[in-house]
Amino acid sequence: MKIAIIGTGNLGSSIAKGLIKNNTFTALFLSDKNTANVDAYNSLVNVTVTNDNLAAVQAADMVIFALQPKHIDKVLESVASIITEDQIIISVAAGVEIPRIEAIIGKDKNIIRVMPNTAISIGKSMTCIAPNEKAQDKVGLAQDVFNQLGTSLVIPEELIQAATVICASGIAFWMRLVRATTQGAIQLGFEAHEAHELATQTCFGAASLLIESGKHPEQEIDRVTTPSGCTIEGLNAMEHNGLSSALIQGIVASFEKINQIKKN
Ligand SMILES: NC(=O)C1=CN([C@@H]2O[C@H](COP(=O)(O)OP(=O)(O)OC[C@H]3O[C@@H](n4cnc5c(N)ncnc54)[C@H](O)[C@@H]3O)[C@@H](O)[C@H]2O)C=CC1
Ligand SMILES: O=C(O)[C@@H]1CCC=N1
Repeated sequence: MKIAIIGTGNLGSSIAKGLIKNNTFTALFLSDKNTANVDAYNSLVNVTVTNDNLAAVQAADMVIFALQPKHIDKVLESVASIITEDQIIISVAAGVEIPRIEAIIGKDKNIIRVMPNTAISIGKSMTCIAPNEKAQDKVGLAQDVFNQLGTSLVIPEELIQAATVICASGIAFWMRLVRATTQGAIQLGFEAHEAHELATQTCFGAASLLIESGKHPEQEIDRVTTPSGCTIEGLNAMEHNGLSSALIQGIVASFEKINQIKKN
């Protein structure tokens, strides 16, 4: 598969890095007006770094538009005339719905909204995928690509906004929880680098336990909370201070914001 990425900022360059790490293409075209993030890849076999969006789109079977919502319409307009009915057009732009893309490039094009996260750079993205009517039979091809870069789930388009909050913004939410844990560990006497290792490895262990056992978090919590012990003391103090409530309110605030972006 020949893949082009238009926009190689934070997410586009993360996708490029993941694709290169997995060698998930026959040719890769990376186009941006500022290619600084990906210039180093230009020396790789089968990778072309360019400022020419049109050339990149024309050369690819799958084109991933990784542009901010405020820029994507203009770029789509500039390449619309050369997009073919066989190409797979992917947008990762948050809040930009399929009808808005169809209005620019046509309903007769294969359009797939994909919502990965920056862990795609290390092949660990949770990626949600929603196709338009025309692209129903291309979803498998998109999953083939994104399953090599983590895990994917096909969902209805109306859930993509929610998936953006949970999976894409979610990376930032989990990072903040890790940072808070690190701050606590330093206060208890660990050096910063030790605190970081303790926090990240414990976070990794907790996620791995749930993934491998398929259990509900509360079942694993029950195995940790010794009666009258320190864990339940800590958990209850966190809940009295609104831990679960703060997370849920943050998720809902993020969702309300993305629905505003959608309307702009
Ligand atoms: N950063 C993240 O973790 C995630 C971002 N997204 C979505 O992905 C999209 C991109 O986000 P980021 O990578 O964070 O933004 P960014 O601002 O880092 O990257 C956008 C890139 O587009 C380039 N660009 C702008 N106009 C262009 C043009 N005319 N031709 C070629 N390139 C052009 C910019 O130079 C920039 O490198 C956004 O729509 C965002 O909502 C979705 C999921 C996660
Ligand atoms: O913050 C944002 O709007 C984008 C979408 C999800 C991650 N970054």
